[in-house]
Amino acid sequence: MATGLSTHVTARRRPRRTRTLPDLAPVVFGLARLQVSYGRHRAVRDVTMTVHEREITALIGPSGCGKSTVLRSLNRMNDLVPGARVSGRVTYRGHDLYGPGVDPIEVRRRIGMVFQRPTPFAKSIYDNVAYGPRAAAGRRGRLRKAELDDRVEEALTGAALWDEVKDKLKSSGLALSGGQQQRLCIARAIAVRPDVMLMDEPCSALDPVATAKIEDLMLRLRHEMTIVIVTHHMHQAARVSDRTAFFTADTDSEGERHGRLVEYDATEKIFNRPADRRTEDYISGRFG
Ligand SMILES: Nc1ncnc2c1ncn2[C@@H]1O[C@H](COP(=O)(O)OP(=O)(O)OP(=O)(O)O)[C@@H](O)[C@H]1O
Repeated sequence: MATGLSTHVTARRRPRRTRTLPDLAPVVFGLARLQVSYGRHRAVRDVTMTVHEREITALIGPSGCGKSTVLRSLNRMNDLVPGARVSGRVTYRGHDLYGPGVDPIEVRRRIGMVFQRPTPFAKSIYDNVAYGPRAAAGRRGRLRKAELDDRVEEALTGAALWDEVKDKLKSSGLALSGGQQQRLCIARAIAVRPDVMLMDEPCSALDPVATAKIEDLMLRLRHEMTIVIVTHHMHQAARVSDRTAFFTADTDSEGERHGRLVEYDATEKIFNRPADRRTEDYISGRFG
């Protein structure tokens, strides 16, 4: 049942590597009947899925179906949204992420996040990247200058930005191009050596060249960390992800829209042999 678009998707410029998906790969996140409400509005409900180690998992679906909401529930960013309430169960490496005694700051150190718009601090390139390691070291004692220099270089290299900025580390992060700023934000996130990187439409403000660089970067980073990405671009999900979760929003009898997970599987299957008609309609461009 491959559609015209899905054939196009898989045949695009960088052929997807075929990769067997070891279901035995350790589970990083386990979501069981996750529901997130904002005030009285149930934004997304009944989400049950697992995210596996060193894979890229893409969350796709039409606007408002709750992709970003689900993503934010993975590092407790929803705690910062007034009125947001999370129920059901989210485990991180077997631990209840919302259990008593779990420190949300520590959660966000292990589970980093990159947002839609690059958000560098109004500081030098060096200080942007050194920010996290300095803050972490502050709690344990000072980091030596040479150690910090190494961490900054390692993170900028990891974010494929070192060669472009190594001679101007004292310049403002805000003086970089949009694509460079996004890679700076990725460098800032990886400087604290997170276990997981959450990416909320990281390329939506970037041109195709900058987008391709970020996609290449994701493919490299996933050898070291687990990545979950929200993307509006199906082609991007098809190019980079190992597994894809397709969400949609149903309207109830009172006219309220609630997001739900329709289908979750290997990306290759979602794009070529989806099990649900709604997934097929979406990826073939018939709605959304
Ligand atoms: N901070 C918030 N306060 C109240 N409602 C919110 C908030 N954030 C999201 N919502 C609502 O929750 C629902 C899901 O939003 P969410 O942003 O998670 O969807 P999405 O699939 O990521 O959408 P998009 O693709 O447009 O970014 C929507 O109805 C939205 O209006």
